[in-house]
Amino acid sequence: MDPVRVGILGLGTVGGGTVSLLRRNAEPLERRLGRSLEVTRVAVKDPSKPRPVELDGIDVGTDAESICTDPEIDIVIELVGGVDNAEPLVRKALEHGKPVVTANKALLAERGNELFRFAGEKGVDLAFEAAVAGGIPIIKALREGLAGNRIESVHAIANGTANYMLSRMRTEGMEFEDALKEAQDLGYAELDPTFDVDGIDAAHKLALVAAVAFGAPINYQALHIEGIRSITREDILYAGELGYRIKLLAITKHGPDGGIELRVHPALVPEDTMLASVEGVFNAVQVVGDAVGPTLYYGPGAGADPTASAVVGDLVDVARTLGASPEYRVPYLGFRADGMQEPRWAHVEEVETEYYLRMQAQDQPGVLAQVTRILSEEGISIEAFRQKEPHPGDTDVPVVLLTHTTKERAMRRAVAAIDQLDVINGPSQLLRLEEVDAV
Ligand SMILES: NC(=O)C1=CN([C@@H]2O[C@H](COP(=O)(O)OP(=O)(O)OC[C@H]3O[C@@H](n4cnc5c(N)ncnc54)[C@H](O)[C@@H]3O)[C@@H](O)[C@H]2O)C=CC1
Ligand SMILES: N[C@@H](CC=O)C(=O)O
Ligand code: NA
Repeated sequence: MDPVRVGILGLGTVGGGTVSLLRRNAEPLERRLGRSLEVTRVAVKDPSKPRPVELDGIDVGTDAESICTDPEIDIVIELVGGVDNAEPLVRKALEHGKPVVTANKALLAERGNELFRFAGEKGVDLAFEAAVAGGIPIIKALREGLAGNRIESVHAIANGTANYMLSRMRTEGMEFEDALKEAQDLGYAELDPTFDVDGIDAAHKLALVAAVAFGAPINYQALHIEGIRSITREDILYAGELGYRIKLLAITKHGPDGGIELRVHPALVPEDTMLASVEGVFNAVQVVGDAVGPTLYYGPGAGADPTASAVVGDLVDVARTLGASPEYRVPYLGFRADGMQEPRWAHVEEVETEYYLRMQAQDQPGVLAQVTRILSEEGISIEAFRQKEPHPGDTDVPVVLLTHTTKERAMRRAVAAIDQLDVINGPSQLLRLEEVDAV
């Protein structure tokens, strides 16, 4: 049979990894597919740039759009990144009846509803396994493997860069900026690393996961997002002393007031759970389904080879159904377009959980009494309390407490009042604790 002709847009970390992987595993890929997958064209920004990947036999140019319209190309892989940069290219390829494989979660989180609709109108595939949790086939698991379930909750470590940084800060005592630089050098970070550090990348991924888990339109605007910028080495240390690890979590689940929660934030996770032991660039996604119970998917969340693994997995799926009627393909988000339903997305103040609160308090009698009075006025009870050694030269002392389960609305009011006290040097650090089902 004729080879499947593939055009790749962008030859950075993931594009380079994809070309290499397709070459390296050409033989088993052909045995899986019954046809060879041949990269015939690649678009780059700078053709004079040396590339660590063999490109002989590939037409390398700078005109990405012409690949999207080329009748000699069967499938387009979009790996240029960005939203405004990538959208016209993806649209152009779909318009010309070419299925697209992409790793671009920013694009799909922001414009996915329109793009999937457009792809549906054109009757072509738009595949995105690499966009969520890198090499972990979590989209496939949710869309296909868990299709028999009502999904109850998803707790994910979905950003490799942030997890790598938190791991390095904990195990090496590394500074935030040094840990970020390492992650960037390893090719894990986004072009704009604030996306990784501020929780935006994890939020893009969670918007997609929630859509696939609940059969809902993608709703990035409904997300509550906090990043890891405020996490200090002391927070990591104190959390450890209390038996927890700090992880940047992406969470979607049914909330106590009936809405679906969608939130990304650092959280304390009990040290004896599997999620807590996920270190470095690894990601993990814990999914609870009503029939299956708790399940866990673990693997590398970023980097050239792992992400290429997901891109090529999609490529094989798409190549298998080239020319087939759309009725025979798995719907983009696992639910038919006419089966999607918008739920009520919960406000973060509806969250009920335990909290870690770190305050900087003046070292004088009566401080604890003032703090506990405010907490008790909000009906919040304390589970653990620790006064820490002051930093050399500091007049105030760090005070850390854990609460019992309470409503976020009450907790926020209490912290605002605590930070108004003369004896507290605010703002205090407030982090959520997340209990996750044992897997
Ligand atoms: N690096 C990683 O571990 C992962 C990245 N992703 C996603 O994969 C995509 C690509 O990421 P990376 O490879 O890391 O980025 P990168 O910055 O290493 O590569 C992107 C390449 O595209 C080129 N480019 C940009 N606009 C272009 C255009 N119009 N025509 C031709 N070339 C163009 C850039 O010059 C650059 O070489 C992004 O959407 C990213 O979010 C997804 C999962 C993991
Ligand atoms: N920058 C992202 C790359 C993969 O999606 C990450 O660090 O997870
Ligand atoms: Na994936």
